[in-house]
Amino acid sequence: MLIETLCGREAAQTLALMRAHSPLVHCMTNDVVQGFTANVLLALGASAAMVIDDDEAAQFSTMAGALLINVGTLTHARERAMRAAIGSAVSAGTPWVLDPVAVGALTLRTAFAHDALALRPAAVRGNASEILALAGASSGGRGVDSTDSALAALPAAQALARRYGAVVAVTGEVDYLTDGERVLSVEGGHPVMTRVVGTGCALSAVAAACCALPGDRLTHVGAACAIMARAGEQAARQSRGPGSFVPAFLDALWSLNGEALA
Ligand SMILES: Nc1ncnc2c1ncn2[C@@H]1O[C@H](COP(=O)(O)OP(=O)(O)O)[C@@H](O)[C@H]1O
Ligand SMILES: Cc1ncsc1CCOP(=O)(O)O
Ligand SMILES: [Mg+2]
Repeated sequence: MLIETLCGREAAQTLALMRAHSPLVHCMTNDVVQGFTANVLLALGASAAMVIDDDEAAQFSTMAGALLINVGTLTHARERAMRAAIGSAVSAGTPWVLDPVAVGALTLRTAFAHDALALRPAAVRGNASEILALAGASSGGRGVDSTDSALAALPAAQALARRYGAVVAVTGEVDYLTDGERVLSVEGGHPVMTRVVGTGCALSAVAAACCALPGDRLTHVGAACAIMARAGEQAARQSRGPGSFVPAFLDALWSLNGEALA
């Protein structure tokens, strides 16, 4: 299997498009990461709005550039609102992205994520255990954390991508992305990113923003991974641990340039 490395110049082009287009992302995400997710999108030049009522969510997903569905703190009521939002996003042609947080052993989110796949997300982004569970190849990780390597989940990502026509990103020490045919890898980042809550969720929001941009979706979602990885490295150098990492990370996203990505 040929695994291509995402070219830094392409990631820089995606970042420039992000700042030029400033996509508005309708985030239906979990309670833990709302503020961090909005701040990550804002630091990159995109915008976020967290609209969660059933009726408003169905309205808003037609107006936004992209919709993020993250099942991290799913409830029956939220599931109804998410179904409504995805339904109108699909009718309006708004791309939507699925983050299958902790899918596997838990029944409500696992059944919902499987149903939602049939509604053809533009992209799916999860850690290795989540992607394996979504593909029916394992029963999930340890809560929201992965117990598998991203490379081990690549065949599952490819199967999902082919079956549902989505770009699938499986993240970890190395991130792998596939549209079912091509495979890209993105290296970098820093282990402290697993010690701060919400880096994966925020990456899924950035992937959603990227799906709103014109151009090749696989490259754009790969660029989302590269942008987060480069900012993570920079922030890790400038911070002393998880507490100081978060502000340093937002600053690094804000000041990230094409040179750093290349
Ligand atoms: N060991 C690691 N080294 C470097 N970067 C990592 C590592 N593990 C995860 N990352 C990065 O952290 C971010 C979140 O990924 P991940 O931890 O897989 O998602 P989640 O938070 O959903 O479990 C991604 O940008 C990923 O590349
Ligand atoms: C801790 C936690 N619990 C439910 S959702 C959530 C956040 C998970 O964030 P991430 O997947 O980015 O680590
Ligand atoms: Mg996650």
